[in-house]
Amino acid sequence: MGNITSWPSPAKINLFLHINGRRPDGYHELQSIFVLFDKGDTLDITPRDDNAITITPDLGFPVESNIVFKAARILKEYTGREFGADIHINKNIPMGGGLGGGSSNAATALVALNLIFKLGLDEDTLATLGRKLGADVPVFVRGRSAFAEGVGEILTPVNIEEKYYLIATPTDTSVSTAEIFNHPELPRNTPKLCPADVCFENTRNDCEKLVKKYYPKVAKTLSWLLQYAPSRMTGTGASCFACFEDEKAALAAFENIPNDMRGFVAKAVNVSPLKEAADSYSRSNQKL
Ligand SMILES: C[C@@](CO)(OP(=O)(O)O)[C@H](O)COP(=O)(O)OP(=O)(O)OC[C@H]1O[C@@H](n2ccc(N)nc2=O)[C@H](O)[C@@H]1O
Ligand SMILES: Nc1ncnc2c1ncn2[C@@H]1O[C@H](COP(=O)(O)OP(=O)(O)O)[C@@H](O)[C@H]1O
Repeated sequence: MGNITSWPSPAKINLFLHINGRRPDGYHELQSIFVLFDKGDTLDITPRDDNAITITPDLGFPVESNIVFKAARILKEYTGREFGADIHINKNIPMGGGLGGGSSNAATALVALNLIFKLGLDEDTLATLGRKLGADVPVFVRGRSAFAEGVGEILTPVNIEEKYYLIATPTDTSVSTAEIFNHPELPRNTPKLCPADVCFENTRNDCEKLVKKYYPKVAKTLSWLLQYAPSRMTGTGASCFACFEDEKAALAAFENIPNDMRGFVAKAVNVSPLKEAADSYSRSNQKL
């Protein structure tokens, strides 16, 4: 048994989400700003003496469907290397909430296993492997808040304001990304914006109106947040966020969160805690 290490797996929001069109493969062309946070889940990784990958806790679906398991498998297939690890996911990010929890867990597994087992893959390779697991995985692999285009994989780091966000998710509400993207009422023709022209006021989330219509709890969550600060839905929902200049105001609003919502306050960061942890791990191993 090797040493256990704990790796951050932060949440994200989409500051805005514009859908510009649909590609022949069914995926949507979009523009977005991914804002990464200072907190989210963590993955505890303990190397094993054999080649098995175990995942705990039970998240309600088979281990083989866990995107972390898929990340370990894709690394083994690509490198032809064998390794084993017990991976424990400390899950805080609501699942199916538009906060990228699964994608972030997958990115953390790719980055951490690559370092722990000295697989020698560079960031571009890890991002390409991540893209095969999900559209949102590359931004977490790269670990920088970014302007996104294409299907979300063309990423340009942007300097975001490191403000505080209150994220609220209606309980017992999970919105399927595939359901929203395949919905006939989804608007798909927002003109492309020049990145320099993007600000919160001249953008929106193109999925918001549709999700509010079919998920009234999302509409209620957004109305509650809007009492306190500029607010919007993230991704394809169900979570919504409100943006505050200071942490105190965000925490004060959080105190009043209704019983049918759960939430947390997080700081937006330009460089993710995963990237900080990976850089620090690499530096300390170079010294050995
Ligand atoms: C649109 C976003 C914005 O962040 O939504 P959220 O999942 O965060 O809510 C993401 O890019 C989602 O990324 P992710 O959740 O990784 O999506 P995937 O697993 O790759 O795709 C799920 C399904 O969504 C649709 N899909 C996804 C991304 C995209 N650009 N166009 C699509 O049409 C496809 O039908 C696909 O089968
Ligand atoms: N490690 C994981 N964490 C969260 N969800 C996972 C994980 N592995 C697979 N999934 C599946 O991915 C779905 C989307 O999860 P998530 O990434 O949290 O939401 P979203 O894409 O809305 O941000 C979940 O409902 C679950 O079925």
